[in-house]
Amino acid sequence: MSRCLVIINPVSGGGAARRYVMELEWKLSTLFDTIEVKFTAGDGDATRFAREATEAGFNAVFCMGGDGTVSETVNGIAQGGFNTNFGFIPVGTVNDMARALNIPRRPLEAIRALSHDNIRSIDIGHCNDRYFCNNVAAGVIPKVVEEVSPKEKQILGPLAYFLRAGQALFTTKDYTYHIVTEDHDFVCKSPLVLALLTNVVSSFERFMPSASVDDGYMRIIIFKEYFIMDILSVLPLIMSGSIYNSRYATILKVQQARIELLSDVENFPTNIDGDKGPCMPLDMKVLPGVLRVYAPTKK
Ligand SMILES: Nc1ncnc2c1ncn2[C@@H]1O[C@H](COP(=O)(O)OP(=O)(O)OP(=O)(O)O)[C@@H](O)[C@H]1O
Repeated sequence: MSRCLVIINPVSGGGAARRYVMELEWKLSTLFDTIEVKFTAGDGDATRFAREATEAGFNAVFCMGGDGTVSETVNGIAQGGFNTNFGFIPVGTVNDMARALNIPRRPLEAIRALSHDNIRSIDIGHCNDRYFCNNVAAGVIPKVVEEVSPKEKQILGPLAYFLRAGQALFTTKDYTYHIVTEDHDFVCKSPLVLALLTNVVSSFERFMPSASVDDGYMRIIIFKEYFIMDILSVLPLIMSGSIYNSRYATILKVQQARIELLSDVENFPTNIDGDKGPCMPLDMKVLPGVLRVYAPTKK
């Protein structure tokens, strides 16, 4: 008998998830014998629900929410040993994972597209004691993300992040890092270092066109000291997918990395899949193809 769990974040995307519960349940009833539905009440619930279901042998765990809910659910599945399939319906503000996996960003379309024929294996990252499916950031972006309120997201959508980023440009500074990978060992200064598993960051779908969710690598993107000053030149490069080829960033394609902060900063901001991240140093590695996801096969 096949079983699946559905985890709903009732506040994601300004409460959008509630509207699609019936449709999702109906669709899943055509794919599984039994369906259990759980609503999150706050931080950590999605992880706990997903871990318990994975350990209990559920065939699949689905979630409906934004990137935060997706990441929390993936952490639960990872803690349970990755022994279940994963699916999600994007109803958040940015929905980077849906963009990276070509999952429709209209919830009803994403629900209709769920099929046992559309499952693929993707890489997951491990950072200190957590897992990530898209990125870990240190520097400017974490500060910006932390400062965006749910109300701003609801009203402005992804624009809320851009407006905050604009403010951050005037307050940010460079930090000194020691970066060690399987192929590199160096010290550098940067306002922003990103570890990225997919091609998408903050809704920029062409950010890293050479990256894919299942290539077994992450990209470490070290923005150069002057990129903030030249932001008007940098933005078109980010939007057109050519930042990797520019003088504004150094890009390393690696399977593991240790990023240590040499600057003396208290409460240094890091971010993991859009949520508050771990303390420095960051010890990261790619776990290739460990998560089976309901998503259209590669284009
Ligand atoms: N019932 C709840 N009430 C309030 N907060 C909740 C509840 N359930 C989960 N959360 C919180 O919601 C956050 C995750 O939200 P999520 O990222 O999925 O949606 P979003 O913020 O609308 O989307 P995006 O990340 O794309 O901006 C987590 O921080 C979690 O603690």
